[in-house]
This record gives sequence, C-alpha cells and structure tokens, in this order.
Amino acid sequence: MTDKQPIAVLGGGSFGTAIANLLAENGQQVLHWMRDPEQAAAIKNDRENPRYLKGIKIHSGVEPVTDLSATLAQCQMIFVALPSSALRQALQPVADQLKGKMLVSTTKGIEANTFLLMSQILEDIAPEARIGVLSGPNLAREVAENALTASVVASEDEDLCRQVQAALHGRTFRVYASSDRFGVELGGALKNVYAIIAGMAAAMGMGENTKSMLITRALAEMTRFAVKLGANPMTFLGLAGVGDLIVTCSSSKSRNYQVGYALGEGLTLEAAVARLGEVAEGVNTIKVLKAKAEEMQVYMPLVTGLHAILFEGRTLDQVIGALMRGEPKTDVDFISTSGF
Ligand SMILES: NC(=O)c1ccc[n+]([C@@H]2O[C@H](COP(=O)([O-])OP(=O)(O)OC[C@H]3O[C@@H](n4cnc5c(N)ncnc54)[C@H](O)[C@@H]3O)[C@@H](O)[C@H]2O)c1
Ligand SMILES: O=P(O)(O)OC[C@H](O)CO
Repeated sequence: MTDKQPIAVLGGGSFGTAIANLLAENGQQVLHWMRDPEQAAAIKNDRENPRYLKGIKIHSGVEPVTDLSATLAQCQMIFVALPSSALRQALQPVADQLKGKMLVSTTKGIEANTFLLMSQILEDIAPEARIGVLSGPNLAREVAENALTASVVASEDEDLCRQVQAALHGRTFRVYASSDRFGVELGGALKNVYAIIAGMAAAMGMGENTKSMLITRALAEMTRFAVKLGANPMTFLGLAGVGDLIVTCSSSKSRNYQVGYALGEGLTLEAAVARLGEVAEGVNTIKVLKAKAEEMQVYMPLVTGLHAILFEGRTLDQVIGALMRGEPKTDVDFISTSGF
C-alpha cells in the first residue's frame, strides 16, 4: 500500500481493465469499479478478466470493487470507461459526490436525443467537477499487452491534463495533451461509424485502393461535420482524429470493424451485434449522426449510405453504385486558395 490517493476506473469491460492495469503498472493504487459482484470476486481470485481480456494478468495494484459511492469517496481522479448508453444512468445517482473531482471520460459515443458527447454529459451531471477526455488509437487488448501506444488527454484544465499525463505515462504508453476537448472527443465518437463501413469492405474482399479511399473520404466527411459544429479541423490531423480512424478502420481487433465485417458476410445487424457480445458504439452513433447531419445540412454520403443499408432496406450494391456515381467533388475542403 502507498499513501497516495487511489485512482478510480469505472467500468469492468475491456478498456476499463486495460486502463486500470496501466495505472497500476505505473505504481498507482487503483479501485476498479464494476457493477457485477461475481465478476469482481472472480477477478480478485483469478487476477484475470476472461470475458473481456482473456489471458491478460491483472496487476496486484488493481482492486476490483462494487461499491460506487465508497469508491468515489476515496478518489480525486476518476476514469470513466462505461458504454455511452450507461454513463448517465450510472453516474446521475452519485452526482453529489463528483463535485471538484477530476472526471476523465474514455467513452466514445454520442447521447441519443441530446447529441451530447460523454464529457458534456459529465458536465451536465456534475457542473462543479473538473472534466477531461482520453482518446486516441487505443485498442484495449494492445494497451493491455503493452504494445507501444499513444493517446490524447484533452481538457481546458491544464493541470488536469498534466496530472493525467503523470498518472498514465509509462514505458509503453505516451499521453499527449490538447486543449480541444470537443474536437478530440468528437473524433473518437465519429470514427466508429466509418470502422463499420471499413469492416464491410474488408468482408467483401475490396482492394487496398478502396480501403484507402474509404479512410480518406471518411476523414474528409467527419472533419466537414466537425467544422460545421464549430470544432477545429486541425485536431482531426492528430492521434484522436486520423490516428484513431486508421486503427479502427484497419484492425479486426476493433469491435466496430467486426460488426461491419459480419454485416459484409451477410449477417443482420442484430445478429452481428449479438455475435460480438461487447459494445460497438458506432451502431448507436449512426442514427444520431445521420439525423444531425440532416439537421445541420452537412453532406455525409458515407453516413447516409450506411444508414440506408442498416435501416432503410437498401443493398450494399445499390449504395456503392450511388456513391461512385455521385457528382464529382473537391479533394480537400479546407485548402484556402486565397493568395495562390
Ligand atoms: N475496448 C477498446 O478498445 C476501447 C478503447 C478506447 C475507448 N473505448 C470506449 O470505452 C467504452 C467502454 O468500452 P469497453 O470496450 O470497455 O466495453 P466492453 O463491452 O468491453 O465492456 C462494457 C462494460 O460496461 C459494463 N456496463 C454496461 N452497462 C453498465 C451499467 N449500466 N453500469 C455499469 N457498468 C455497465 C459491462 O458490464 C462491461 O463490463 C466505449 O465507449 C468504447 O468506445 C474502448
Ligand atoms: O473496438 P472499437 O471499435 O470500440 O475501437 C476501440 C478503440 O476506440 C480504438 O481506439
């Protein structure tokens, strides 16, 4: 035991487990909160979380716990690794305990109806908390296996960024700082949708040219959308933008990619999600994103095409045909031609 305050990680899934281990490897005492007492007891005994990260040894500095209120009472720094669909309902009842704490969201999703990002929900629940986001190309299994990895902590609160960097920076994990919380978080939420498309393309045996076209046009599309919402497009050139887009669109370890792959093999969306058995945030994001793009009048042909396949009964062939026949466009939207 150290006399340092413990750090809390909320969420017993793959990313919560990976972050908890990373913190413990850096000498932090970690309270890893999960809702399921059986899971917590099993992790305590076996030092493994087999459902989500089979074969990864859980560090002795990680203590699985199930009392959320007692956990929050002991910690100043709290990482939130809950699915987006659960974040508000899990934390609203303990809102009073979040005042003044550092809350760092690792959750990459968008709330249906409100279009709020997860750190905005945290702000809504706990206006007096200190809020940040951790996002980047961070596949949980690779983080847990100590593959060399980089991430971004984003917050208007510079001291929070420094403290998160100090807690997470280690032999295999580098943390860069950003003051653009909105842009960093939006990048993490949007790329999940394009990873579903990339998985479909892979299952259909499409070529390397096609994969590159998809990733690049996805970046153009998500940046166009982000700019319309007031975000800084330069953030999308960083780890939490193009970095995360590349890893999620090209790795079969990504759950969103896996859902897309299953769809490309002919499974229904329900069957693809059931086969996965884990969170694929892009499935929920696609609906809210399509609605928001329409409301804001942003041209997002990839989002529109995926939505048409998943929810409007269009076939892949029809959508691909429409995409390729679309009116020719400019390559990069944000190049200023003035002065040239
Ligand atoms: N896995 C990754 O590689 C990775 C990397 C970076 C960010 N993320 C993000 O982290 C978030 C969590 O993803 P994950 O991969 O850990 O998911 P996961 O599917 O591996 O696990 C989800 C966990 O949340 C728990 N949970 C579900 N509903 C809950 C509730 N109401 N209250 C408490 N716990 C609840 C589940 O029991 C499970 O332990 C997602 O938004 C994801 O985008 C994941
Ligand atoms: O497994 P995914 O598709 O949720 O992606 C995991 C991470 O977000 C990759 O950075």
